[in-house]
Amino acid sequence: MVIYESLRLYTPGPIVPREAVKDLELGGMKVPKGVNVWIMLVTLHQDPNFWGPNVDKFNPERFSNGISGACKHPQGYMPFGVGPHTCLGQHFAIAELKILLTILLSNFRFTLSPKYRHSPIMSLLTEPEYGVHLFVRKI
Ligand code: HEM
Repeated sequence: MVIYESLRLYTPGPIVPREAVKDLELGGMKVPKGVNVWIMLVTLHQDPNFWGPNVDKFNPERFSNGISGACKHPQGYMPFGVGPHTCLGQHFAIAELKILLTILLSNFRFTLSPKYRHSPIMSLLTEPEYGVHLFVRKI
């Protein structure tokens, strides 16, 4: 749930691009061949119509009944993209994150340093603008 919520609020790859290979109509809008359509995952992942009013809050519990329990739209959550080009490494990535978090949290305690400034920015990837200043204590 913590991993799902982190991928929602701080989506690592915030944009999924697609190119129209022929003239088409998308949601009533004409899209000519060759036009690039950007699916803004961050916008989907922070739409209060899909997620409810507390969309800005980091709340892993929202996934307690799975993705369909957390998000009202079936395509409202796609941190690993969608369709035939969906992320090939998604299951590996989730397994890796679970193992890493387990190792880190069973060996260290983390607290935020007063230097920490919360400022996620969106470039090619979502990044912490001023880094992540933490105090790390061995347990
Ligand atoms: C938290 C970690 C990761 C996130 C959030 C992520 C996210 C994404 C996204 C959004 C796409 C584009 C999907 C689309 O266009 O619909 C993608 C593609 C891809 N990812 Fe990942 N990814 C992650 C980790 C990994 C890992 C660990 C691997 C390999 C071991 C991997 C391999 C790939 C490959 C090969 C593609 C291209 C698939 C294609 O174009 O057919 N990813 N990923």
